Amino acid sequence: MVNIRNLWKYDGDRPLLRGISLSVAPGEMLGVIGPNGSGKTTLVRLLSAEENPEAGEIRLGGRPLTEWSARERARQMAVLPQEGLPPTPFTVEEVVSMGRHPHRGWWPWSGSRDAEAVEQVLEETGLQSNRNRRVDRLSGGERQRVAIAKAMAQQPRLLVLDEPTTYLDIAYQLSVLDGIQQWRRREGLAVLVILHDLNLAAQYCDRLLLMKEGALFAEGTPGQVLTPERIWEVYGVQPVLTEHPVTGAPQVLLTSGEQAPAENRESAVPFPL
Ligand SMILES: Nc1ncnc2c1ncn2[C@@H]1O[C@H](COP(=O)(O)OP(=O)(O)OP(=O)(O)O)[C@@H](O)[C@H]1O
Repeated sequence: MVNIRNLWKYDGDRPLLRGISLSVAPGEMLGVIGPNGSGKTTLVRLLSAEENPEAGEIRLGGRPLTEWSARERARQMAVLPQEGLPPTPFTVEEVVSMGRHPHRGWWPWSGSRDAEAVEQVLEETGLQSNRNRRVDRLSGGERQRVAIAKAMAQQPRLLVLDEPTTYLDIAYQLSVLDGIQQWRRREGLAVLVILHDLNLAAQYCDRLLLMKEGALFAEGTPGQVLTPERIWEVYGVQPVLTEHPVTGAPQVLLTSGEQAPAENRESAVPFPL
């Protein structure tokens, strides 16, 4: 669905992305992980055509991203930025309806088709009872659910999410990721998701891409990528790796820096910063 080849992005002469290549197939969920400042959001900004790379190419559905109009692109790809939905005074239903914008035509029957699509999404996301509530009166978790519902109404083939679970409690984290999981299985949606939580990334993603200083450090299944050595090299922490007793996914357990072996402490991120 999306193919990225040898992508470079600079801020002046400082490289923010160094030759990133990746692809996400229909029905696949690719997790992008890496420490703060490693270039994950920069990658999303290029993918959403908010900024252009200095070198390299992004192809969406086989065609260069630069050849798609904004409206055509929005029918293929929905992007949920790190900030999530702004707290607008619009109602839940109005915001979800905005997701239909790229599909709206001027012929008379398109309106009823849009209304049906919105109704279905409100039902699937359990937002029917909240449809008349103003988005700026919702909690962060509720707002994130509306953001996902709006993206669903957009009916994209690729969904790009920048840290969708960061401010959510554990129930909302599962609800958002389970919802996306069902959606991609049902529709063959391709998903690229940035996650800081390595355990959630290991549970939900087919493949992980680990970034360090703007470059691709490792790529593979969660079991291949999440090794104690790599986590040490990239994050500077000494984890204990275990297996989830139910799903078998690798799980990363952290001990405090005090408990890390003494020989490793020097290169760990110091505190105070
Ligand atoms: N608009 C910008 N102009 C110039 N440099 C930027 C800009 N945005 C981010 N950067 C720099 O690019 C690098 C990568 O930032 P980016 O936000 O992509 O990292 P990230 O991996 O998403 O981090 P985080 O996990 O903290 O969100 C950082 O060094 C950052 O300071």
